[in-house]
Amino acid sequence: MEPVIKVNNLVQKIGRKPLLQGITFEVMAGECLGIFGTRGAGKTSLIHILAGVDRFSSGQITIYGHNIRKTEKFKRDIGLVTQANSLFRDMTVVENLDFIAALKKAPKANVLEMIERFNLKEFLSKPAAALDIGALQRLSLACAMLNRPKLLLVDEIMKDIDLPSRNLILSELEQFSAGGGTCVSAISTLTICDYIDKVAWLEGGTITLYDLQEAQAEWDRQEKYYAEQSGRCHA
Ligand SMILES: Nc1ncnc2c1ncn2[C@@H]1O[C@H](COP(=O)(O)OP(=O)(O)OP(=O)(O)O)[C@@H](O)[C@H]1O
Repeated sequence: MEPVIKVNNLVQKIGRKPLLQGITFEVMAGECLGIFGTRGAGKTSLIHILAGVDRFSSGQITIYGHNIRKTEKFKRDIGLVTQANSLFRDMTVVENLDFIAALKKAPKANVLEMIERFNLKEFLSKPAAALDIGALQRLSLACAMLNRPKLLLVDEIMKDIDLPSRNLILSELEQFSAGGGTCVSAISTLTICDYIDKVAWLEGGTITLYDLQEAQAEWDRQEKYYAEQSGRCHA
């Protein structure tokens, strides 16, 4: 089976500074890849590159067999949730859903379905800017899913949200994968990520691939190491 995403020797420079230094990975259909890294590691940049929003310095990326430098066709199959919210903040919840559905040529029935699934009924006439972060992220994912994408690219969707929103989003992402959907999700913690199959640990511009348990074990190891180091410093 061909991978949905193939990234080969991807380099991204910000000015002269290398941010991604030749990274290579693949994501198969139905798989969810977590891109893990600390602040400024380059997670958002990688998501934006995969979505075809940002250009990249060198390397090859194919999505559904399309070289993303040469065509925009792959964008029809993508749902994108950006970190700064992929929404019109001065428009109401229902205006966002209706307008984004129109852009994506999604039928009205999908709008009604997303309102139900993401528990948005009570907020329909509220401007997106007035929503709390949990409702805002539910709306962001609802809008990303309006076109029934095959590939979801999501940036830090779980950060700072309330428990019910977190559970709802987790369950949606799990159902998406179970239905054969492919996902790439930028994450800055390895605690709330049951929906992730493997982790691309982004550090110093390169990635190491782990399964989720290995990544969590590596995190624990590093945490212990730094705790011991700081203990020694205080001694
Ligand atoms: N267009 C740009 N112009 C200048 N600097 C940029 C640009 N895009 C990214 N950067 C820089 O590249 C680095 C990586 O940013 P990026 O947002 O991709 O990291 P991140 O891992 O998502 O971090 P965070 O967890 O803070 O969101 C940061 O230092 C950022 O300031």
